[in-house]
Amino acid sequence: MHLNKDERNKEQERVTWVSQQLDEKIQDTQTEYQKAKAETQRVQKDYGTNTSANYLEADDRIETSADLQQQRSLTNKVVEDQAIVESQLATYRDLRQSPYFGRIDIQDEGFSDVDHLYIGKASFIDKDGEFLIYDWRAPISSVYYNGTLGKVAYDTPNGKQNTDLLKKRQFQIKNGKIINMFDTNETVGDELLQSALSDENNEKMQNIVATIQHEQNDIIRDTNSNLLVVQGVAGSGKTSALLQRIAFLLYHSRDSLNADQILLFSPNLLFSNYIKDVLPSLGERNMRQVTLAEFFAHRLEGMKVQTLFQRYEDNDQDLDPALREFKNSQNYIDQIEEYVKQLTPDRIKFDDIHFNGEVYFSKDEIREVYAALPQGMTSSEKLLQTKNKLIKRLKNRIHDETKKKWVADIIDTMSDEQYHNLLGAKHLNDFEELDDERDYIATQLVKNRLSTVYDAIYNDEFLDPYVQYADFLDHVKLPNQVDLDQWKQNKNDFLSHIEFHQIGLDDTAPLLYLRDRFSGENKNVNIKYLFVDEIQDYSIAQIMYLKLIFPRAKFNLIGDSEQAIFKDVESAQTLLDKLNDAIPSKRSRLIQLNRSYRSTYPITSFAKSLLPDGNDIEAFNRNGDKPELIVKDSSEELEQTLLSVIKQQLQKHETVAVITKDAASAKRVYQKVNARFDATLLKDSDRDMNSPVVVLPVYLAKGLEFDSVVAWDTSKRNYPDEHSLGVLYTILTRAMHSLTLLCNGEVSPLIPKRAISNNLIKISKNSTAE
Ligand SMILES: Nc1ncnc2c1ncn2[C@@H]1O[C@H](COP(=O)(O)OP(=O)(O)OP(=O)(O)O)[C@@H](O)[C@H]1O
Repeated sequence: MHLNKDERNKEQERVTWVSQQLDEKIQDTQTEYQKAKAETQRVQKDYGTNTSANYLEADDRIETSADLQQQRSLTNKVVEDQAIVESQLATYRDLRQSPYFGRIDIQDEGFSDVDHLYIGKASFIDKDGEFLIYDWRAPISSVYYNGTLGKVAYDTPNGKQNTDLLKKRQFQIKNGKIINMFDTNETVGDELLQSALSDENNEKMQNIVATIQHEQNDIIRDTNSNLLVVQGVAGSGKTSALLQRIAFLLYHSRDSLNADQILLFSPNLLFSNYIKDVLPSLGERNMRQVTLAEFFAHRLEGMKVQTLFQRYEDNDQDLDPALREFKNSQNYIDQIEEYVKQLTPDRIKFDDIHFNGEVYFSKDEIREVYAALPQGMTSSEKLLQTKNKLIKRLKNRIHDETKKKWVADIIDTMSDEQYHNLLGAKHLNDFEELDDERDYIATQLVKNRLSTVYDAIYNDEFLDPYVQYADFLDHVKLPNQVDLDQWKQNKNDFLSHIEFHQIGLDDTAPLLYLRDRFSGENKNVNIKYLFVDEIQDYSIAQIMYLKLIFPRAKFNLIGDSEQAIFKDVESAQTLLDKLNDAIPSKRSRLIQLNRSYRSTYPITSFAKSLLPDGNDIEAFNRNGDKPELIVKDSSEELEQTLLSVIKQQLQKHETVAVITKDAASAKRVYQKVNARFDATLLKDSDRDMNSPVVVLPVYLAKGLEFDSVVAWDTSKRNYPDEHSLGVLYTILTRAMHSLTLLCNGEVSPLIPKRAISNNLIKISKNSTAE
């Protein structure tokens, strides 16, 4: 409902008044900031002069280090104070542009007053302690997002408070001026959403704080679940809700949670970059982000781990799908779990530890130490004890080692500098006899050299996880569907890849699971919330590994089962059931989002017609042109058409993305396009898209959106059957305002006849688009 002029004037007066209060606050904060900055500079300067203290004498050094510690913590504190004031200043400046977007009038049960509360990106309190603006994450603000008018409740420190929601008003305010305002009964009226969604693509994802929808709000404000699974159709705001949720959690648990304790697995580097401004725009620090490829590479240092993209590109046709499915399944990891539990010392693949080219601790010695430990211990306890015992033995052997010839040889040929380095803080006159001095040097030398043995023990180098995993492969109980010969061949492939320090993706998580489950090591207990976006691209085995090594994290798994591009599409319920079995959690919850916001109504209507369950998808009502399918009979003609489509689209939109099925076609298309336009071919190492035209394979477009999308060659050849449904659907749903499908020859059967008969798509047979 649009409001009368009087009402609008009153609201504008309030905005102006709040803006004045903000101006004052900004001035005060600026002064405070200058002071904080001066203080930091003063301390840093002092710190600089104080620490140039005398380093020559050992005693001084100890004193200096205590001083240093004190200075350092003082510096940290002033730097932190300065950063806090700086971020407050940024918040007030931000609010000054647009102080709030919502108002609620509520009357609490048992009270006669009606409160008018205004809701914005952050709280703002005046000098008398009155809330002029409530942070969108404050408990009371939930009423704005959740409730329709009438009786509702919100959380307070004393429990639930019932209230009567009398009015809900929305604003668009720019530079202190109300542009638009209206009252509504809905969560956030369509009008505001329309306006937010009609904008052309911003290079970076925007926050959606002013227009969060009811069901998105459930995701954002969930504080109860240990396993939260979000299944949402393409463009339903899953990633947006995920980021808003992180901002919410940081606010809600600000005393016990910081951004470093939240980790997000993102699909690719372009995506990481695309979303990186959302949290800062909400006044929060970014969570940590990692891609699966980066994560595995880090966990298996020295190995070339096949990435999801490489596996997709290689698409080894010979590999039995049943075998792959098995290796990615819970059954497989459960068998590893059993294998580890039953691993007797004689079957553990120990390795010798070498020193100076000779065996220093033999595998038999290590095995003996391990085997002598009490039966009741877990493998990780035994491993720890074994390491402790080996380190003890190592220390005991230092003395013997000093008598060896190699030590004498080195000392004799040592330069003065090396000698003095080993002498360290000792003085020559600290020794009574010359021999004492030489013994000291020999001990230091041996200790230094033996650090390689120490490291080998510390880093479990006496265990060979690859050979152990190969042994496991020999003991697996194969499901009926998997062929034994294929399995043996697959094991040989694994071993020959290892020779070249390569490992396939299907073996990576299971191998890591075996290694880390056995050792109990490499866990990260610091992470409290783990988010995985595009969960449909992960295997159950990978999720089980994540659960093993992030034991304290609450899992938030977000995705769209229809956008599975690396395997066949599976239903949301199947995925949830699998997850519940694989990582049972006390409080698990599934939230589904069915409304799609990204694309225009015609685009979503067409895209959903490809899916068997497409009717569940609700298209947001935003106007636009019908998608167009242009069919040509040769690749030359198709390339020509592509150029004219791009030209046409650039007149209407700032960005055009040509999305292909794989990297090879992206490269070919790019060569044609680049001759005429300022274009970029995107690769998986890219973080930015710097040109108006981009050409990219589907997996790099994951999670992203573009004003205009051209789907390259949607022919039967490229998309022959339902195995490529996820790929084609993902491509089509990247489009915000315009979608063109180009096809050479027979059209993919995935584009259903009914889309054509129901007129969901415009077909141009042999015309060019120009
Ligand atoms: N409540 C909202 N208010 C305004 N814009 C929204 C809202 N929800 C989603 N959007 C917009 O819709 C688009 C799609 O959102 P987002 O990328 O979060 O969806 P998604 O479900 O993660 O998509 P996909 O799985 O297809 O990658 C974005 O432009 C986002 O800003």
